[in-house]
Formats: sequence, structure tokens, C-alpha cells
Amino acid sequence: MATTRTPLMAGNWKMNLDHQQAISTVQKLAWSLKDAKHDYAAVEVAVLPPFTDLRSVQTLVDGDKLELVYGAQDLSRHESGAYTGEISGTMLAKLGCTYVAVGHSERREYHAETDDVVNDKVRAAFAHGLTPILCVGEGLEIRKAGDQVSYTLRQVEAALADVPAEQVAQVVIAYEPVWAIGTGEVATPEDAQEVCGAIRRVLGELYDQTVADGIRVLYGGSVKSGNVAQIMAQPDVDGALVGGASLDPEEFAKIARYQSHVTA
Ligand SMILES: O=C[C@H](O)COP(=O)(O)O
Repeated sequence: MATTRTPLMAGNWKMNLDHQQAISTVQKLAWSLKDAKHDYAAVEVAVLPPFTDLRSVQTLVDGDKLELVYGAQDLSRHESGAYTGEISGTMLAKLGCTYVAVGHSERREYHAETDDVVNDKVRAAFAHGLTPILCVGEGLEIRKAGDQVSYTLRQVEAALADVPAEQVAQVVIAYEPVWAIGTGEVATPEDAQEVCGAIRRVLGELYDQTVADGIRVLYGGSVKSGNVAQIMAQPDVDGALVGGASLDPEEFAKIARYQSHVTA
């Protein structure tokens, strides 16, 4: 049933690249994809720069009529007010963001984001017409105990509480085993499929199979041009949330072009 899902390659820059570097990185990415005659309708390409880069990226994308899209790495659960340092969904929508990452493991770990906070942020994203890329995934201890599926599904259910079917149909879910993030230790394609398939199953139970079949489930964790094709060959993996490798525009373009290079 993967036929109607357009793969998404999203580059999460994390706290890297200032606004000037953002411009040259997005330009190089767009050039690389143009040289390769990339079909954006076949594989969508997004970048998630730091907040301070977004206005520059918006100006470039609009000015050069680029087909790639962009988004933020987080948003506030609040609408506006006395929340020093926070950025609202309204502000991101005004900057032309398509996506916003929600509940990344680094937010959960370093900023103590609970499932309740993540749920509020998912709903705040939808309230502003932003598509949340909901990040879920287990740590090493949970993986060692063999509890990765039940743990991750609990995160999915909690994050989607009170989200109606018409909104959830738009969500993107990124399965990122924490032990594979930035470590070079990529999950096997079978590891990725096990949890991504289970996520789709639970979406079918929580909503219905048509909704579940339309939702894109990404894998994230040490994705590179050399391993992306094998991961993308899995039936329930519809793209990748790429960290480190997305900072190199030529490498990220190769990842987006995974269909054109089958690696051994
Ligand atoms: O958001 C991206 C993930 O955390 C993966 O990061 P990574 O590709 O550097 O392992």
C-alpha cells in the first residue's frame, strides 16, 4: 500500500550553520538536485534549519522559486505571551514553514519534554497549518530489553491524543532509535521496518487503515547515501530524517536521489 506515499527526505541541521551558511548550503543543495534533474514530486526534499536561519531560507526559496521546502526544529506549545526564548506556530507559519519537528529525542532528553508537551506541540503545529514531523524512538536500554516496539508505540499514542483523523492524515512520523543518532550505528533495514511497520499498524487501530496507509513514516539515525537505499527498500519506510549528513549539501542531495544509486 506504499504507492500513494511520496517519500520525504528531511535534513535536520540541529544547532549547525548560521544564516549565511544556510544560504550557501541551500543554494548548493538546490544546484545539486537541479544538475541531477531531481523530480521533487517523486521525492520531497526539506531542510529544518535553526530558527535564526529561517528568514534567509524563506527569502532564497521564494526569490529563486526553489521546489524544496523547509521547516523548524521545534515550536512552542503556547500561542503567544510571556514565554522567553520560545517561538510560536504563528511565527513559523508566517515564515512559510511547511514542517516542524516535534518531540525530537534531543528535545525530550535535554529539555525534559514529556509526552504531554509533545502532544501539545503536535496540536499547536496543526492549529497553524504546519505539518508536524513527530519524532519517536527508544534508547539503548529499551532496545537491549527488546521493548522497542511497545515503547515507541506508547510515544506515538500519547503524542496523537485528541488529534482528529483529518489532521493525523497529514502527520509525518519519524522513528529514530536514540542509540543510532549521530553514532554511526545505523539500525538494520529490518530493525527500521519492525518499528515503522508497527507504527503503521497502531495508526490503523487508532484511526483506520486508509488513514494509516497514507501517513509517511520516516527512519532517522546515521542515514547516509551509502545506506539509504537499503532502508528505503522496506515497505513501511517512507523517507528519512537526516542529521549530520544533511549538513553536506552534495551528500544530502545523494540521499534524496537514493533511487538513482543502488549501493552494494
Ligand atoms: O534528526 C535527525 C536524527 O537525529 C538523526 O541524526 P544523524 O543522522 O546525525 O544520526
